Amino acid sequence: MKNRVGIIGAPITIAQPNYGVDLGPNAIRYAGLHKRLDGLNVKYEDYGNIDIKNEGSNEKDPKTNLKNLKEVTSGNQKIADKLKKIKSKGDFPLILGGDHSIAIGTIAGLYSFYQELGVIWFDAHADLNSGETSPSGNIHGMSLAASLGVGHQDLTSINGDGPKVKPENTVIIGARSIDEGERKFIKEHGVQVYTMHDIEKRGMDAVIKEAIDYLRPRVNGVHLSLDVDGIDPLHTPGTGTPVDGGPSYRETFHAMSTLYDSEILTSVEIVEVNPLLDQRNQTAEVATDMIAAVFGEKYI
Ligand SMILES: NC(=[NH2+])NCCC[C@H](N)C(=O)O
Ligand SMILES: [Mn+2]
Ligand SMILES: [Mn+2]
Repeated sequence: MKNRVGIIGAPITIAQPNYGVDLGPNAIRYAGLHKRLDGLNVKYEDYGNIDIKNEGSNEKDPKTNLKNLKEVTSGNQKIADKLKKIKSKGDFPLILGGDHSIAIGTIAGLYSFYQELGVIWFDAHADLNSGETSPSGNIHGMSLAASLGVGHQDLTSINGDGPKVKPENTVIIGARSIDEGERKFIKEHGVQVYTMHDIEKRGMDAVIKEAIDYLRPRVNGVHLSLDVDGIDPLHTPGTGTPVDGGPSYRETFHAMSTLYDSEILTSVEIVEVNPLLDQRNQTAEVATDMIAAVFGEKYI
């Protein structure tokens, strides 16, 4: 990566039901993020954490079936604005979450710079729900749909109305917990999904290379949205919605390392680290290892 990396903490926690995801950015810093980047000779500026008001409740609005819509919208508006600011300086954005709703803000901000943005969504979930389909009302399960222009207008109109990314420029990797409405969404919109079945059958190496080759000719930038629950919870127990049967640490590290080699990425975010659910900061340490891999750390 030739550009300076601009690090931003985006501590939204109220788009999911567990306290503590707002502590994720600092847990990743304490796990040694800066030292690792120093070791790779990556230049960076850490802009600290965005001031997010995490005042909300665990109640669904009966009209919309959404929890904390207003607060999640205003938090994401701030994230989009910050993204635009640091992109204007020429920085390569590295966003530390926060729950996965923050992708609405980051992708909306990136839209000002990439009208043909590619997205790699590494996740146990598809995050393709909306108020109509969500079993939980938690907006962190709706962020990819909102970025694709589907969902409540407050969420789809951050930094301009409508879709910020196209379904054909979107690849999900690691999915193994997909709701009924999300299945329909995938079929109807044609999002490229590599489930655990594909990874088991073909191997992570083939899957990540195919994803890179698929996106490269279509897009003018690629955003990696890495949900730590995408990784098997054996390695990342500190997260609110863990799902067994995910890619191992070493498969994930390999995928990140291959993404580095491809030079395809133009921004990275890592989300859903919850130190209050963790064991001795293990999840933040694994998250930091994966960030190091995506910025070029090698075994030798
Ligand atoms: N970003 C996440 N961890 N999302 C989990 C979503 C879980 C479930 N599909 C829901 O919509 O409620
Ligand atoms: Mn997610
Ligand atoms: Mn997830």
